[in-house]
Amino acid sequence: MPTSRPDRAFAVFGGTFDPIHMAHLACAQYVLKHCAVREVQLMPCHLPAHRASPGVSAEHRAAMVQIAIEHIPGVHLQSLELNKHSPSYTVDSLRLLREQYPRGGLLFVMGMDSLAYFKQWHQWQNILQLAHLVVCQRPGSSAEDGDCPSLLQHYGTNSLQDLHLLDAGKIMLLDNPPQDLSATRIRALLEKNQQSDELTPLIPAEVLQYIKTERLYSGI
Ligand SMILES: Nc1ncnc2c1ncn2[C@@H]1O[C@H](COP(=O)(O)OP(=O)(O)OP(=O)(O)O)[C@@H](O)[C@H]1O
Ligand SMILES: O=C(O)c1ccc[n+]([C@@H]2O[C@H](COP(=O)([O-])O)[C@@H](O)[C@H]2O)c1
Repeated sequence: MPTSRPDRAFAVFGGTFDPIHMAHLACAQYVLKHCAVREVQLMPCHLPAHRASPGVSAEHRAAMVQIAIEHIPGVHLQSLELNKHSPSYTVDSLRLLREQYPRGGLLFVMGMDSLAYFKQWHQWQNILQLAHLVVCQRPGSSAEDGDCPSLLQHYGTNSLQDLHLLDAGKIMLLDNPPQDLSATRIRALLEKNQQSDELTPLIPAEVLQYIKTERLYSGI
């Protein structure tokens, strides 16, 4: 690992987190373990730029993130999008983070399904001037999908050193064990009032308890 940079890289993992689930946590922990970052920040969006507003408020989604990561060292909540009442464009959030951390590698974490349509993101070229992308494997998505081949041709790297010696501009695919899990599936189970044992492997127990206490998704 290069030691010449005084500002150790950190990672930001943006998501709707409606709700946060085990695959999100596995990705965050994989990045923490394999990308030599000092921390991973989970950043729930307030108003997604690209999809309908979630039925569950940003405050509740952030509370679930906080509960889920409470006992995971090195993984923290990044709340900068929560109080914004305009769409949560990633480029704006990264600009704000860069004001706080002008130097050092900044890694934006996403799943392969997100990379596949990354060229539709607001000012996507500017995102790559502010951060690297680190991309988690996700069942059902591959590096052949959508925008992935051209992005990887121009920005791809297999070198972790690149992510630390450069501040931004590279895309690295990770080799995390894929987990076939989505928040959509969890919401469907919750809405059908499924028993907890079906949800147990999918979502932290404390998050499930919060959902029940706050009656967040209809059904339970
Ligand atoms: N199972 C998974 N494996 C890898 N990446 C994932 C997985 N689930 C979500 N992600 C990534 O996490 C980020 C945030 O995703 P999000 O909060 O929308 O979860 P989701 O499960 O995809 O939700 P939904 O089903 O509501 O779309 C995205 O970059 C997405 O690609
Ligand atoms: O900035 C954009 O144009 C943009 C478009 C699509 C997604 N994003 C961000 O990507 C992250 C994952 O989004 P999602 O829908 O998979 O939860 C989340 O932080 C979103 O704000 C951002």
